[in-house]
Amino acid sequence: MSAQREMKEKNLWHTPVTIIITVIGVIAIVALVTVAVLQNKPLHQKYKYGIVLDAGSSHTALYIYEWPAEKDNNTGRVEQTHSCKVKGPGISSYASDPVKAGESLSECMQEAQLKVPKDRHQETPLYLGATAGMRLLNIENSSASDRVFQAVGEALQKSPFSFQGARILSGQEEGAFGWVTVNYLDDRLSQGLETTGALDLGGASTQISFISDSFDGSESPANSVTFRLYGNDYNLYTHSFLCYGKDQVLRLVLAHLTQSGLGNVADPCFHSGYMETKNYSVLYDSPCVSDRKPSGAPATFTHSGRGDFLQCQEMVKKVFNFTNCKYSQCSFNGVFQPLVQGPFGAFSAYYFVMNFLNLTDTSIPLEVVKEKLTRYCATPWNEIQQQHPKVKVKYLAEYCFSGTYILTLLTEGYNFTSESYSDIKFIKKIKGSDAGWTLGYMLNLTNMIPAEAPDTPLLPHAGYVSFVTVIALLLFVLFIVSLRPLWPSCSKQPQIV
Ligand SMILES: Nc1ccn([C@@H]2O[C@H](COP(=O)(O)OP(=O)(O)O)[C@@H](O)[C@H]2O)c(=O)n1
Ligand SMILES: [Ca+2]
Repeated sequence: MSAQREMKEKNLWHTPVTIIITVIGVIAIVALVTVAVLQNKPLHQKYKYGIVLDAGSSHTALYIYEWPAEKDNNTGRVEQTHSCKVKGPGISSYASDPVKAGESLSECMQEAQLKVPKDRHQETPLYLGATAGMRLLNIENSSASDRVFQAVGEALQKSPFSFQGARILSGQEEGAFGWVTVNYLDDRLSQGLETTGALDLGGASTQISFISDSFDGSESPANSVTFRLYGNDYNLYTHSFLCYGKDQVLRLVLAHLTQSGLGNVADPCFHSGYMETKNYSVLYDSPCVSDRKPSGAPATFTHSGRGDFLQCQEMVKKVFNFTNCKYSQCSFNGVFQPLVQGPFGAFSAYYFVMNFLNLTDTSIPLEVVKEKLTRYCATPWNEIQQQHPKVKVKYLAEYCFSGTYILTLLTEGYNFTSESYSDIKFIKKIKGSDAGWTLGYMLNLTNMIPAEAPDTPLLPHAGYVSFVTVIALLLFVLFIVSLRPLWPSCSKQPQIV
Protein backbone atom coordinates (compact mmCIF):
# COMPACT_ATOMS: atom_id res chain seq x y z
CA MET A 1 0.00 0.00 0.00
CA SER A 2 2.67 2.45 1.09
CA ALA A 3 4.88 1.44 -1.82
CA GLN A 4 2.00 2.06 -4.11
CA ARG A 5 1.41 5.51 -2.62
CA GLU A 6 5.06 6.42 -2.98
CA MET A 7 5.13 5.26 -6.56
CA LYS A 8 2.12 7.48 -7.09
CA GLU A 9 3.98 10.43 -5.49
CA LYS A 10 6.98 9.82 -7.72
CA ASN A 11 4.80 9.81 -10.75
CA LEU A 12 3.24 13.11 -9.68
CA TRP A 13 6.34 14.84 -11.10
CA HIS A 14 5.36 13.56 -14.45
CA THR A 15 1.70 14.31 -14.08
CA PRO A 16 0.01 16.61 -16.60
CA VAL A 17 -0.48 19.23 -13.85
CA THR A 18 3.25 19.59 -13.18
CA ILE A 19 4.03 19.68 -16.87
CA ILE A 20 1.38 22.33 -17.48
CA ILE A 21 2.68 24.46 -14.57
CA THR A 22 6.22 24.23 -15.88
CA VAL A 23 5.23 25.12 -19.43
CA ILE A 24 3.12 28.05 -18.21
CA GLY A 25 6.05 29.20 -16.05
CA VAL A 26 8.44 29.11 -19.01
CA ILE A 27 5.92 30.91 -21.27
CA ALA A 28 5.31 33.56 -18.58
CA ILE A 29 9.03 34.27 -18.25
CA VAL A 30 9.54 34.45 -22.01
CA ALA A 31 6.53 36.78 -22.29
CA LEU A 32 7.73 38.98 -19.41
CA VAL A 33 11.21 39.37 -20.83
CA THR A 34 9.92 39.95 -24.38
CA VAL A 35 7.49 42.63 -23.25
CA ALA A 36 10.20 44.29 -21.14
CA VAL A 37 12.59 44.31 -24.06
CA LEU A 38 10.07 45.57 -26.61
CA GLN A 39 8.37 48.09 -24.35
CA ASN A 40 11.61 49.79 -23.34
CA LYS A 41 13.69 49.33 -26.46
CA PRO A 42 14.76 52.73 -27.85
CA LEU A 43 12.62 53.36 -30.90
CA HIS A 44 14.38 53.24 -34.22
CA GLN A 45 16.47 56.44 -33.93
CA LYS A 46 14.65 59.26 -35.69
CA TYR A 47 15.95 62.80 -35.70
CA LYS A 48 14.48 66.25 -35.53
CA TYR A 49 16.10 69.30 -37.05
CA GLY A 50 16.36 73.03 -36.52
CA ILE A 51 17.95 75.69 -38.72
CA VAL A 52 19.38 79.04 -37.61
CA LEU A 53 20.72 81.77 -39.88
CA ASP A 54 23.32 83.99 -38.23
CA ALA A 55 23.04 87.28 -40.09
CA GLY A 56 26.23 88.95 -38.91
CA SER A 57 27.62 92.32 -39.92
CA SER A 58 30.22 90.80 -42.25
CA HIS A 59 28.45 87.69 -43.52
CA THR A 60 25.56 85.29 -42.98
CA ALA A 61 25.99 81.65 -41.99
CA LEU A 62 23.43 78.86 -41.84
CA TYR A 63 23.59 76.16 -39.19
CA ILE A 64 21.62 72.90 -39.12
CA TYR A 65 21.12 71.19 -35.78
CA GLU A 66 19.92 67.65 -35.16
CA TRP A 67 18.68 65.74 -32.11
CA PRO A 68 17.05 62.38 -31.42
CA ALA A 69 13.30 62.73 -31.89
CA GLU A 70 12.17 60.94 -28.77
CA LYS A 71 14.26 62.91 -26.30
CA ASP A 72 13.86 66.58 -26.99
CA ASN A 73 15.01 67.89 -23.67
CA ASN A 74 17.57 65.48 -22.51
CA THR A 75 21.11 66.62 -21.89
CA GLY A 76 23.64 67.85 -24.43
CA ARG A 77 22.10 65.97 -27.33
CA VAL A 78 21.65 68.69 -29.91
CA GLU A 79 24.48 68.73 -32.41
CA GLN A 80 25.39 70.83 -35.41
CA THR A 81 25.34 68.60 -38.48
CA HIS A 82 26.01 71.12 -41.19
CA SER A 83 26.96 74.75 -41.76
CA CYS A 84 26.89 76.88 -44.89
CA LYS A 85 28.56 80.23 -45.42
CA VAL A 86 26.42 82.56 -47.52
CA LYS A 87 28.38 84.11 -50.36
CA GLY A 88 28.72 87.88 -50.27
CA PRO A 89 28.47 90.40 -47.44
CA GLY A 90 26.11 90.57 -44.47
CA ILE A 91 22.43 91.39 -45.07
CA SER A 92 22.88 94.94 -43.75
CA SER A 93 25.06 95.68 -46.80
CA TYR A 94 22.02 95.22 -49.05
CA ALA A 95 20.23 98.29 -47.66
CA SER A 96 19.99 99.86 -51.12
CA ASP A 97 18.90 96.61 -52.82
CA PRO A 98 17.03 94.53 -50.21
CA VAL A 99 15.75 91.87 -52.64
CA LYS A 100 19.36 90.83 -53.18
CA ALA A 101 19.67 90.18 -49.44
CA GLY A 102 16.93 87.54 -49.76
CA GLU A 103 18.41 86.10 -52.95
CA SER A 104 21.85 85.80 -51.38
CA LEU A 105 20.50 83.15 -49.00
CA SER A 106 19.13 80.82 -51.67
CA GLU A 107 22.25 78.70 -52.23
CA CYS A 108 22.58 77.79 -48.55
CA MET A 109 18.82 77.23 -48.30
CA GLN A 110 19.02 74.76 -51.22
CA GLU A 111 21.84 72.99 -49.45
CA ALA A 112 19.76 72.80 -46.28
CA GLN A 113 16.94 71.11 -48.24
CA LEU A 114 19.35 68.37 -49.24
CA LYS A 115 20.75 67.95 -45.74
CA VAL A 116 17.45 67.75 -43.85
CA PRO A 117 15.42 64.62 -44.74
CA LYS A 118 12.46 65.57 -46.92
CA ASP A 119 9.83 64.14 -44.56
CA ARG A 120 11.11 66.48 -41.84
CA HIS A 121 11.14 69.70 -43.88
CA GLN A 122 7.69 70.94 -42.85
CA GLU A 123 8.25 70.53 -39.13
CA THR A 124 11.81 71.93 -39.10
CA PRO A 125 11.86 75.40 -37.52
CA LEU A 126 13.89 78.01 -39.35
CA TYR A 127 15.08 81.18 -37.59
CA LEU A 128 17.07 84.18 -38.72
CA GLY A 129 18.79 86.33 -36.12
CA ALA A 130 20.61 89.48 -37.10
CA THR A 131 23.29 91.09 -34.99
CA ALA A 132 25.27 94.31 -34.92
CA GLY A 133 25.27 95.08 -38.67
CA MET A 134 21.48 95.30 -38.65
CA ARG A 135 21.52 97.08 -35.26
CA LEU A 136 23.62 99.80 -36.86
CA LEU A 137 21.48 99.94 -40.01
CA ASN A 138 18.39 100.18 -37.81
CA ILE A 139 19.94 103.16 -35.99
CA GLU A 140 21.06 104.77 -39.23
CA ASN A 141 17.97 104.12 -41.34
CA SER A 142 15.22 102.10 -39.74
CA SER A 143 13.03 101.94 -42.84
CA ALA A 144 15.96 100.50 -44.81
CA SER A 145 16.44 97.83 -42.13
CA ASP A 146 12.69 97.06 -42.25
CA ARG A 147 12.93 96.61 -46.01
CA VAL A 148 15.85 94.21 -45.64
CA PHE A 149 13.88 92.13 -43.12
CA GLN A 150 10.84 92.22 -45.39
CA ALA A 151 12.85 90.87 -48.33
CA VAL A 152 14.69 88.29 -46.27
CA GLY A 153 11.42 87.14 -44.65
CA GLU A 154 9.74 86.74 -48.04
CA ALA A 155 12.64 84.66 -49.33
CA LEU A 156 12.68 82.37 -46.28
CA GLN A 157 8.90 81.99 -46.28
CA LYS A 158 9.24 80.30 -49.66
CA SER A 159 11.42 77.56 -48.24
CA PRO A 160 9.77 74.24 -47.29
CA PHE A 161 10.84 74.72 -43.67
CA SER A 162 8.73 76.18 -40.89
CA PHE A 163 9.96 79.78 -40.94
CA GLN A 164 9.65 81.29 -37.47
CA GLY A 165 10.70 84.85 -38.21
CA ALA A 166 13.67 87.13 -38.76
CA ARG A 167 14.63 89.69 -36.13
CA ILE A 168 17.47 91.64 -34.57
CA LEU A 169 18.89 90.09 -31.41
CA SER A 170 19.60 92.50 -28.60
CA GLY A 171 23.25 92.67 -27.52
CA GLN A 172 22.20 91.04 -24.26
CA GLU A 173 20.61 88.10 -26.07
CA GLU A 174 23.66 87.71 -28.29
CA GLY A 175 25.94 87.54 -25.25
CA ALA A 176 23.67 85.30 -23.18
CA PHE A 177 22.96 82.78 -25.96
CA GLY A 178 26.68 82.51 -26.75
CA TRP A 179 27.22 81.66 -23.08
CA VAL A 180 24.40 79.08 -23.16
CA THR A 181 25.92 77.48 -26.29
CA VAL A 182 29.40 76.93 -24.87
CA ASN A 183 28.13 75.67 -21.53
CA TYR A 184 25.49 73.42 -23.13
CA LEU A 185 28.04 71.85 -25.48
CA ASP A 186 30.40 71.21 -22.57
CA ASP A 187 27.52 69.56 -20.60
CA ARG A 188 28.12 72.08 -17.82
CA LEU A 189 24.48 73.09 -17.51
CA SER A 190 22.98 69.61 -17.30
CA GLN A 191 25.57 68.53 -14.77
CA GLY A 192 25.51 71.74 -12.74
CA LEU A 193 29.27 72.22 -13.15
CA GLU A 194 31.23 75.47 -12.88
CA THR A 195 30.41 77.46 -16.01
CA THR A 196 32.67 78.94 -18.67
CA GLY A 197 32.51 82.62 -19.57
CA ALA A 198 31.94 83.53 -23.23
CA LEU A 199 33.84 86.10 -25.29
CA ASP A 200 32.48 86.78 -28.77
CA LEU A 201 34.19 89.17 -31.17
CA GLY A 202 32.26 90.14 -34.27
CA GLY A 203 32.84 92.73 -36.95
CA ALA A 204 30.53 95.35 -35.45
CA SER A 205 30.03 94.38 -31.81
CA THR A 206 31.63 92.30 -29.10
CA GLN A 207 30.18 90.47 -26.10
CA ILE A 208 31.46 89.39 -22.70
CA SER A 209 29.36 87.06 -20.50
CA PHE A 210 30.30 85.24 -17.32
CA ILE A 211 29.10 84.22 -13.88
CA SER A 212 30.70 86.17 -11.04
CA ASP A 213 30.32 85.37 -7.34
CA SER A 214 30.22 89.12 -6.67
CA PHE A 215 27.42 89.82 -9.19
CA ASP A 216 23.78 89.53 -8.26
CA GLY A 217 22.50 91.99 -10.82
CA SER A 218 21.60 94.69 -8.29
CA GLU A 219 24.46 97.08 -9.14
CA SER A 220 23.64 97.09 -12.85
CA PRO A 221 20.37 95.34 -13.76
CA ALA A 222 20.94 96.08 -17.45
CA ASN A 223 23.87 93.65 -17.41
CA SER A 224 22.00 90.85 -15.70
CA VAL A 225 20.30 87.88 -17.33
CA THR A 226 18.78 85.22 -15.10
CA PHE A 227 18.10 81.62 -16.08
CA ARG A 228 16.83 78.50 -14.40
CA LEU A 229 18.31 75.57 -16.29
CA TYR A 230 18.21 71.88 -15.29
CA GLY A 231 17.21 72.89 -11.78
CA ASN A 232 19.99 75.47 -11.26
CA ASP A 233 19.64 79.25 -11.04
CA TYR A 234 22.15 81.41 -12.91
CA ASN A 235 22.62 85.15 -12.70
CA LEU A 236 24.72 85.94 -15.71
CA TYR A 237 26.71 89.13 -16.20
CA THR A 238 26.67 90.11 -19.87
CA HIS A 239 27.49 93.15 -21.94
CA SER A 240 27.59 93.86 -25.64
CA PHE A 241 29.65 96.79 -26.95
CA LEU A 242 28.14 98.11 -30.15
CA CYS A 243 30.83 99.52 -32.48
CA TYR A 244 33.54 97.46 -30.72
CA GLY A 245 33.61 94.62 -33.23
CA LYS A 246 36.99 94.56 -34.96
CA ASP A 247 35.83 96.09 -38.25
CA GLN A 248 34.22 99.08 -36.55
CA VAL A 249 37.18 99.62 -34.20
CA LEU A 250 39.42 99.66 -37.26
CA ARG A 251 37.29 102.54 -38.52
CA LEU A 252 37.44 104.26 -35.13
CA VAL A 253 41.24 104.06 -35.06
CA LEU A 254 41.52 105.26 -38.66
CA ALA A 255 39.09 108.05 -37.88
CA HIS A 256 41.37 109.15 -35.01
CA LEU A 257 44.39 109.04 -37.30
CA THR A 258 42.70 111.03 -40.04
CA GLN A 259 42.01 113.84 -37.58
CA SER A 260 45.71 114.77 -37.69
CA GLY A 261 46.95 113.96 -41.20
CA LEU A 262 44.11 114.59 -43.61
CA GLY A 263 45.52 113.42 -46.93
CA ASN A 264 48.10 110.96 -45.59
CA VAL A 265 47.54 108.53 -42.78
CA ALA A 266 50.59 106.69 -41.41
CA ASP A 267 49.07 103.78 -39.50
CA PRO A 268 51.17 101.86 -36.90
CA CYS A 269 48.65 98.98 -37.08
CA PHE A 270 49.51 98.17 -40.70
CA HIS A 271 52.77 96.71 -42.02
CA SER A 272 55.46 99.01 -43.36
CA GLY A 273 55.31 99.07 -47.13
CA TYR A 274 51.50 98.78 -47.13
CA MET A 275 49.87 101.61 -49.03
CA GLU A 276 46.30 102.00 -50.26
CA THR A 277 44.18 104.92 -51.40
CA LYS A 278 40.90 104.95 -49.48
CA ASN A 279 37.68 106.95 -49.59
CA TYR A 280 36.71 109.20 -46.71
CA SER A 281 33.05 108.61 -47.47
CA VAL A 282 33.50 104.83 -47.15
CA LEU A 283 35.46 105.16 -43.91
CA TYR A 284 32.86 107.39 -42.29
CA ASP A 285 29.85 105.47 -43.63
CA SER A 286 28.89 104.02 -40.25
CA PRO A 287 27.06 105.46 -37.24
CA CYS A 288 30.06 104.37 -35.14
CA VAL A 289 32.24 107.08 -36.70
CA SER A 290 30.00 109.32 -38.79
CA ASP A 291 30.02 112.14 -36.19
CA ARG A 292 33.83 112.33 -36.39
CA LYS A 293 34.13 113.11 -40.07
CA PRO A 294 36.52 116.06 -40.31
CA SER A 295 35.07 119.03 -42.15
CA GLY A 296 36.81 119.91 -45.34
CA ALA A 297 38.26 116.42 -45.76
CA PRO A 298 39.37 115.51 -49.27
CA ALA A 299 37.62 112.66 -51.10
CA THR A 300 40.44 110.22 -50.58
CA PHE A 301 43.45 109.64 -48.33
CA THR A 302 46.54 107.50 -48.57
CA HIS A 303 46.59 104.83 -45.94
CA SER A 304 50.15 103.62 -45.33
CA GLY A 305 51.60 101.28 -42.74
CA ARG A 306 54.28 101.79 -40.07
CA GLY A 307 54.20 98.35 -38.41
CA ASP A 308 54.61 99.29 -34.75
CA PHE A 309 52.72 97.20 -32.20
CA LEU A 310 53.28 99.52 -29.22
CA GLN A 311 52.14 102.60 -31.08
CA CYS A 312 49.23 100.66 -32.53
CA GLN A 313 48.26 99.68 -29.01
CA GLU A 314 48.41 103.35 -27.97
CA MET A 315 46.04 104.22 -30.82
CA VAL A 316 43.69 101.36 -29.95
CA LYS A 317 43.60 102.43 -26.28
CA LYS A 318 42.20 105.76 -27.41
CA VAL A 319 38.94 104.12 -28.47
CA PHE A 320 38.25 103.16 -24.85
CA ASN A 321 37.02 105.72 -22.38
CA PHE A 322 38.26 104.92 -18.88
CA THR A 323 36.83 107.96 -17.11
CA ASN A 324 33.37 108.36 -15.57
CA CYS A 325 32.69 105.04 -13.94
CA LYS A 326 29.67 105.46 -11.69
CA TYR A 327 29.82 101.88 -10.42
CA SER A 328 32.20 100.07 -8.06
CA GLN A 329 34.18 98.98 -11.12
CA CYS A 330 33.95 99.32 -14.87
CA SER A 331 35.37 97.80 -18.02
CA PHE A 332 35.30 100.91 -20.26
CA ASN A 333 32.91 103.58 -21.51
CA GLY A 334 31.33 103.71 -18.04
CA VAL A 335 30.05 100.14 -18.31
CA PHE A 336 29.86 98.16 -15.08
CA GLN A 337 31.84 94.93 -15.01
CA PRO A 338 32.82 92.71 -12.08
CA LEU A 339 36.34 91.25 -12.08
CA VAL A 340 36.62 88.47 -14.64
CA GLN A 341 36.26 85.08 -13.01
CA GLY A 342 36.76 81.44 -14.06
CA PRO A 343 37.58 79.93 -17.44
CA PHE A 344 36.55 81.68 -20.68
CA GLY A 345 35.94 80.50 -24.21
CA ALA A 346 36.78 83.14 -26.84
CA PHE A 347 35.29 82.46 -30.25
CA SER A 348 34.34 83.96 -33.63
CA ALA A 349 36.92 86.59 -34.69
CA TYR A 350 38.91 86.02 -31.46
CA TYR A 351 39.63 82.54 -32.78
CA PHE A 352 40.09 83.43 -36.46
CA VAL A 353 42.62 86.15 -35.71
CA MET A 354 44.59 84.39 -32.97
CA ASN A 355 44.62 81.18 -34.99
CA PHE A 356 46.02 83.00 -38.03
CA LEU A 357 48.70 84.58 -35.83
CA ASN A 358 49.53 81.21 -34.20
CA LEU A 359 48.71 82.71 -30.82
CA THR A 360 45.89 80.46 -29.58
CA ASP A 361 48.14 78.90 -26.91
CA THR A 362 47.33 80.93 -23.80
CA SER A 363 49.82 79.03 -21.65
CA ILE A 364 52.43 81.22 -23.40
CA PRO A 365 53.01 84.22 -21.08
CA LEU A 366 51.22 87.35 -22.19
CA GLU A 367 54.54 89.21 -22.47
CA VAL A 368 55.81 86.61 -24.94
CA VAL A 369 52.55 86.84 -26.91
CA LYS A 370 53.08 90.60 -27.18
CA GLU A 371 56.69 90.10 -28.32
CA LYS A 372 55.53 87.70 -31.03
CA LEU A 373 52.88 90.15 -32.20
CA THR A 374 55.43 92.99 -32.14
CA ARG A 375 57.64 90.97 -34.50
CA TYR A 376 54.68 90.09 -36.72
CA CYS A 377 53.55 93.71 -37.00
CA ALA A 378 57.13 94.81 -37.78
CA THR A 379 57.38 92.36 -40.69
CA PRO A 380 57.30 94.31 -43.98
CA TRP A 381 54.13 94.02 -46.06
CA ASN A 382 55.80 92.37 -49.06
CA GLU A 383 57.17 89.59 -46.83
CA ILE A 384 53.75 89.04 -45.26
CA GLN A 385 52.19 88.75 -48.71
CA GLN A 386 54.86 86.27 -49.81
CA GLN A 387 54.28 84.15 -46.72
CA HIS A 388 50.52 84.03 -47.25
CA PRO A 389 49.85 84.10 -50.99
CA LYS A 390 46.41 82.50 -50.60
CA VAL A 391 44.95 84.87 -48.01
CA LYS A 392 42.81 87.72 -49.35
CA VAL A 393 44.86 90.94 -49.25
CA LYS A 394 42.14 92.87 -47.41
CA TYR A 395 42.09 90.33 -44.56
CA LEU A 396 45.85 89.81 -44.55
CA ALA A 397 46.51 93.50 -44.09
CA GLU A 398 44.37 93.65 -40.95
CA TYR A 399 45.75 90.86 -38.73
CA CYS A 400 48.35 93.07 -37.01
CA PHE A 401 45.59 95.52 -36.11
CA SER A 402 43.14 92.77 -35.11
CA GLY A 403 45.67 90.97 -32.90
CA THR A 404 46.58 94.25 -31.21
CA TYR A 405 42.93 95.08 -30.69
CA ILE A 406 42.20 91.65 -29.17
CA LEU A 407 45.05 91.88 -26.66
CA THR A 408 44.16 95.48 -25.78
CA LEU A 409 40.44 94.72 -25.40
CA LEU A 410 41.15 91.74 -23.14
CA THR A 411 43.76 93.38 -20.91
CA GLU A 412 42.90 97.09 -20.88
CA GLY A 413 39.19 96.76 -21.63
CA TYR A 414 38.07 93.72 -19.66
CA ASN A 415 40.98 93.74 -17.18
CA PHE A 416 42.37 90.28 -17.82
CA THR A 417 45.78 90.10 -16.15
CA SER A 418 48.94 88.19 -17.18
CA GLU A 419 47.61 85.50 -14.86
CA SER A 420 43.96 85.37 -15.87
CA TYR A 421 44.90 85.53 -19.58
CA SER A 422 45.71 81.81 -19.33
CA ASP A 423 42.08 81.16 -18.29
CA ILE A 424 41.04 82.06 -21.84
CA LYS A 425 40.74 79.35 -24.47
CA PHE A 426 40.48 80.45 -28.09
CA ILE A 427 37.96 78.06 -29.59
CA LYS A 428 36.16 77.55 -32.88
CA LYS A 429 34.11 74.45 -32.17
CA ILE A 430 33.06 72.33 -29.21
CA LYS A 431 32.35 68.67 -30.01
CA GLY A 432 31.77 69.50 -33.67
CA SER A 433 29.39 72.44 -33.13
CA ASP A 434 30.50 76.03 -33.74
CA ALA A 435 30.74 78.24 -30.67
CA GLY A 436 28.39 81.22 -31.15
CA TRP A 437 24.94 82.42 -30.17
CA THR A 438 22.93 80.38 -32.72
CA LEU A 439 22.65 77.07 -30.83
CA GLY A 440 21.68 78.80 -27.55
CA TYR A 441 19.10 80.83 -29.47
CA MET A 442 17.51 77.72 -30.96
CA LEU A 443 17.59 75.77 -27.67
CA ASN A 444 15.76 78.66 -26.06
CA LEU A 445 13.13 79.07 -28.78
CA THR A 446 12.38 75.36 -28.96
CA ASN A 447 12.26 75.07 -25.13
CA MET A 448 14.88 72.41 -25.34
CA ILE A 449 16.57 73.21 -22.03
CA PRO A 450 14.19 72.40 -19.19
CA ALA A 451 14.08 74.60 -16.10
CA GLU A 452 14.10 71.54 -13.88
CA ALA A 453 16.39 68.54 -14.14
CA PRO A 454 14.60 65.82 -16.13
CA ASP A 455 13.82 62.56 -14.31
CA THR A 456 16.35 60.05 -15.43
CA PRO A 457 15.49 56.33 -15.46
CA LEU A 458 16.96 54.38 -12.55
CA LEU A 459 18.74 52.01 -14.91
CA PRO A 460 19.88 52.25 -18.50
CA HIS A 461 17.94 50.11 -20.98
CA ALA A 462 20.39 47.18 -21.05
CA GLY A 463 20.62 47.19 -17.26
CA TYR A 464 16.84 47.20 -17.01
CA VAL A 465 16.43 44.19 -19.34
CA SER A 466 19.12 42.22 -17.49
CA PHE A 467 17.48 43.05 -14.18
CA VAL A 468 14.05 41.85 -15.31
CA THR A 469 15.54 38.65 -16.77
CA VAL A 470 17.49 37.79 -13.63
CA ILE A 471 14.50 38.44 -11.35
CA ALA A 472 12.22 36.37 -13.59
CA LEU A 473 14.69 33.46 -13.62
CA LEU A 474 15.07 33.74 -9.87
CA LEU A 475 11.29 33.56 -9.38
CA PHE A 476 11.12 30.56 -11.67
CA VAL A 477 13.86 28.75 -9.78
CA LEU A 478 12.13 29.56 -6.48
CA PHE A 479 8.90 28.22 -7.90
CA ILE A 480 10.59 25.00 -8.97
CA VAL A 481 12.26 24.69 -5.59
CA SER A 482 8.89 25.17 -3.93
CA LEU A 483 7.75 22.08 -5.78
CA ARG A 484 10.59 20.18 -4.11
CA PRO A 485 8.32 17.78 -2.20
CA LEU A 486 7.16 16.51 -5.54
CA TRP A 487 10.70 15.95 -6.85
CA PRO A 488 11.36 12.20 -7.46
CA SER A 489 14.75 12.24 -5.66
CA CYS A 490 13.16 13.78 -2.57
CA SER A 491 10.44 11.12 -2.37
CA LYS A 492 11.32 8.07 -0.42
CA GLN A 493 12.39 5.13 -2.57
CA PRO A 494 9.85 2.38 -2.25
CA GLN A 495 11.19 -0.34 -0.03
CA ILE A 496 10.52 -3.77 -1.24
CA VAL A 497 10.15 -6.01 1.65
N1 LIG B 1 37.19 83.17 -41.38
C1 LIG B 1 36.82 84.30 -40.81
C2 LIG B 1 35.46 84.61 -40.67
C3 LIG B 1 35.10 85.79 -40.07
N2 LIG B 1 36.05 86.64 -39.63
C4 LIG B 1 35.67 87.90 -38.97
O1 LIG B 1 34.82 87.61 -37.88
C5 LIG B 1 33.92 88.71 -37.71
C6 LIG B 1 32.54 88.13 -37.69
O2 LIG B 1 31.67 89.14 -37.37
P1 LIG B 1 30.09 89.06 -37.66
O3 LIG B 1 29.86 89.13 -39.13
O4 LIG B 1 29.55 87.90 -36.96
O5 LIG B 1 29.64 90.43 -37.05
P2 LIG B 1 28.73 90.80 -35.78
O6 LIG B 1 27.39 91.09 -36.34
O7 LIG B 1 28.75 89.62 -34.85
O8 LIG B 1 29.37 92.00 -35.18
C7 LIG B 1 34.18 89.68 -38.85
O9 LIG B 1 35.03 90.69 -38.41
C8 LIG B 1 34.89 88.81 -39.88
O10 LIG B 1 35.76 89.56 -40.69
C9 LIG B 1 37.38 86.33 -39.73
O11 LIG B 1 38.22 87.11 -39.29
N3 LIG B 1 37.75 85.16 -40.35
CA1 LIG C 1 28.73 87.41 -34.87
